Parts: sequence; structure tokens; C-alpha cells
Amino acid sequence: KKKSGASSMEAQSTESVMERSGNGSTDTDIVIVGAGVAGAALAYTLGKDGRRVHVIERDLTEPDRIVGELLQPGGYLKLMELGLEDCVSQIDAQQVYGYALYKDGKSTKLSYPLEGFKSDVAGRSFHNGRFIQRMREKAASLSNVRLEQGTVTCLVEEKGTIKGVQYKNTNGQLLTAYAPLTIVCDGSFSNLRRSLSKPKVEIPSCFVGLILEKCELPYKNHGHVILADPSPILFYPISSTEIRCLVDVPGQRVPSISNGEMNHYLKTVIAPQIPPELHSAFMAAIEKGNIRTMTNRSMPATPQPTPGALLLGDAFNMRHPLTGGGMTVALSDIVVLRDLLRPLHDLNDAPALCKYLESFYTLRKPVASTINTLAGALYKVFCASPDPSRKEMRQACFDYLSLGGDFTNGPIALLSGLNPRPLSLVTHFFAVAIYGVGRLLLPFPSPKRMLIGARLISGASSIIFPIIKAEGVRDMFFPASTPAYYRTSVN
Ligand SMILES: Cc1cc2nc3c(=O)[nH]c(=O)nc-3n(C[C@H](O)[C@H](O)[C@H](O)COP(=O)(O)OP(=O)(O)OC[C@H]3O[C@@H](n4cnc5c(N)ncnc54)[C@H](O)[C@@H]3O)c2cc1C
Repeated sequence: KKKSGASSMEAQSTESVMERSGNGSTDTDIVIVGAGVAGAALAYTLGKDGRRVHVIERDLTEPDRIVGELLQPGGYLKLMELGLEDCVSQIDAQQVYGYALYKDGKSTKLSYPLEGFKSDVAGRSFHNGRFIQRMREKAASLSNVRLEQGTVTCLVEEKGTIKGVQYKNTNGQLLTAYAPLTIVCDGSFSNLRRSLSKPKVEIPSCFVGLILEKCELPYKNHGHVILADPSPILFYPISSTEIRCLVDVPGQRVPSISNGEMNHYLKTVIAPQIPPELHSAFMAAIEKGNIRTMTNRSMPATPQPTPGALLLGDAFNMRHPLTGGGMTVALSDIVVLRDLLRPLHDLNDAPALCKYLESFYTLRKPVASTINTLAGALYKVFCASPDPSRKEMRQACFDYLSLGGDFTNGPIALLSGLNPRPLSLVTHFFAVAIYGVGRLLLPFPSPKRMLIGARLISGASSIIFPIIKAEGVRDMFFPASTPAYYRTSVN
């Protein structure tokens, strides 16, 4: 099935080549590098808007990865806006209604605030490769989208303007694809982003991925987050029979799989912290041995507007995957970009287009920065620490989220991408800190508890403010004060 999907796409692309060979080589409006989550969704979106799109993807067979397996409800809404919601059907995707949070054997259920939305609006979890393959097929079904297997080696630049890309096709031929606009979506390991930005990539931790079988999650159709030591463990269903487990390992190195260190670590450090219902399936998954690892990268967007080109997806911006926000940001960015490009008939004036698209960086900010900041801050709060003030903050966060009402709904609406407002994020973050301090000081404050309280507030500030600073305070909180914000009205 895998192969036929890929070959039907290639057949489609060959047809398109023949169709166009008479018209010269610049019959493309937009070249897209990479057909992962961002590239495939973008290709369909721009193709549907009538653009002639040429997508070049390194490998058109179904990817098998441990990334991008839980789409938040906010991301599903974006998928609907793009007309791609059917890509989560027929892949045994599971609906997700919220999270269960575990700490020291206690658990609390945090439901997404889905009231008022259509009944199918919920999170979705699935095999990432199946989802991507559905989007690729949908993009390739448009006659003006050409999806080709090939590896892009570099961008083609002339006098500071990107004119297209150079790539190697499956026959090893070095070819050039020209277009007025090149959109680079080559993912987290992007080789091309350095030509278009000054990336500052951080690797706070790694995820170790396993698949649990023949077991039920304690909270059906929910993601599970265990506030473990040294850092969180996640579970969510990825099909009707499989549960993904992601174990966070702080730092850039994971225990070696080949010399058995990994099995030992999972059995002795992690297994005792797993909910009893999942314990035997977790041990069985270790024995089965299909253990995968992936570095967790974080990179604020650092736009460096370049005529003729744009970065999108993980090539442009990354955040810790703890909150499963990456695909939601990518899809939200695609909606912003689509709406900006829609009124333009001609993309050929590269400097003018570049200036016009500067507003993209501002318009995307409220959603992207909220999701990014939450991911970075929550990861730090959820990690175990010997520091008593950090311990208090972690406990306060668990208890605050368990309070119900707005205390639960506000943060979970941020996390789900249903209401990603920067101000709401800062408010709830400091409300957690103040809640923690209040508990320390009541009923009778002691000097030691006051000191811990003060350190809790300063610790909370030192977590969130640097992230906000990296995201850009002005764009995040006052987008309307940015000149580029208004540029869209020119059209
Ligand atoms: C461990 C982990 C877990 C995650 N879990 C979630 C989650 O649950 N929910 C969520 O929303 N996000 C999650 N994310 C983030 C999410 O996976 C990414 O945000 C998303 O995949 C970004 O899409 P993309 O298209 O930019 O990159 P990708 O989906 O990686 O696609 C990049 C594509 O470009 C192709 N490519 C690369 N180089 C070239 C080249 N030179 N020429 C041609 N093609 C090329 C690749 O083959 C690939 O198909 C997770 C990330 C990690 C690391």
C-alpha cells in the first residue's frame, strides 16, 4: 500500500512534467521544499487557490516516525479551514478529548473546552506517516500540483533574490526548479534554513519512543502526562490498538540502546513511575525492543526577509514537543500565509512581495508565540528539581490545574490551541505562581517559607520572561503597533 501511494504520486508528477514541457521551465508559481506536515498541507492549500505548485520531497514513501502524532483541537480547526480534515479519516486516528495529569500517584482530568464547537472538533492522534501520506495524496490529486521525489541541495540565488532550487531527482540527475516564490519546509533538521535566517537551535531534551499494545489507557481518548522524575512521560493512543509512550530524557544524550543502558534506564528509573494499568505493557514494549529516539529542538523564529523565499514549519520555528503544538503552529501559519497570498495575482515582483509578506511574521505571532511560550515554560515547570521553590511551583501547577472551572479551562484552552492568547498565558502562569506563594504563606508565614515564596516568583519570572523576549514582546503582545501589521490592507 505504501509503495502504491508513492508511485501514484510520481505517476501524477510525470504526467505534469509532460504536460508542461512545451511551456518552458518557469511555469511554476511556487516551489515547495519538503512534503511533510507543513509542505504537504501548503501544497494542497496553494494548489486549491489556483497556484501552479512544484513540491520536491526527499522521500515519498510513508514516513515512520515518532513525531507529530497528536494534533491539538486548535490544529484540527486549522485543518478544517484548509479543507484537509478528511486527512485524519481512514487512518484509524483516535479522537482526543483532553489530558490526564499524574503526580505522585494522584491524577486529574483536564478536558478540552469543546462546548460550542461542532461535534467532530477534538484532538486527533494517529500515525504521523499515515496523516502525511493522506495530505500528499490530496495535494497530488490537484492537476496544478506537481509532487516529485528529489533532494534539494541548495537555493538558487541571483543578486540577493532566491530564484528557485537545485535538486537531485531519483535518477541522480541534478536539476533546477525556478519559481517567483520558494517556500522551504524541510523540517527540524533543515539544511536550507541557514541561507534564510540565523537559527539559534537549542536541544533541551530527547524523547524516547515506545509503542504499548494490548492495554487500555486509564482515561480513554485522553493524552496522559506523568510528572515524573527527572522529567515528564507522555502516553496517547495512535491507533485503536496502539499507545505511544514518549519518555523525556533531559540533555542532548540518551542512554545507549545498543549496549543495554537504555533498557536498564527504562526498567529501573522510568517503569516504577508508570501508572500500574500500563506497567506490564510498558515492560513488554521494552522487551520487544522497538525503541526510537528523537532530539527535542527549540528554535524561536528569526525572520530575515529574503526576496523570493520563505521558511515555514519546523525549518522556521520549533518548540518543545511536550504540548504537541508543532503541527498546530505550522497549520496556523499556512492559514495566515494563504490569506496573505490570496489577493495577489502576480508573484513576480520579488522585493515588493518580500516587503508585503513581512506582515506574515507579525500576524502569526499571537498564536505561534503563545503555543511556543507555553511549551517552553511548561516543560521547565514539569521537570523535577531539587530546588524547593521549583518543587512548590510544580505542585502548585498540578493543584491549580485540578481546581476546575477557569483555572483548568484557561490553561487547557491555551494548550489545545483553541484560545491561544498571549495575555491569558501570562495571567495563568503568574496565577499559578501566586497560588503557590499563597499556599506557602497561609495560614502562618515563616521566614523560610517567605524566602521560598520569593524564589518561586523570581524562578517563575526567569522561566517565562526569557522565552517571551526570544519570541518578541512587541509582536506577541502589541502586534497592532508593528507597521507590517497594516501592510495587508494595501491589497
Ligand atoms: C519527538 C517529537 C514529537 C512531536 N510530537 C508532536 C505532536 O504530538 N503534535 C504536534 O503537533 N507536533 C509534534 N511535534 C512537532 C511536529 O512533528 C513538527 O512541528 C512537524 O512535523 C513540522 O512539520 P514540517 O513539515 O516542518 O517538518 P516535517 O514533517 O519533518 O517535514 C519535513 C519534510 O521535508 C523533507 N525534506 C527534508 N530535507 C529535504 C530536502 N533537502 N529536499 C527535499 N525534501 C526534504 C523530509 O523528508 C520531510 O518529509 C513533535 C516533534 C518531536 C521532535
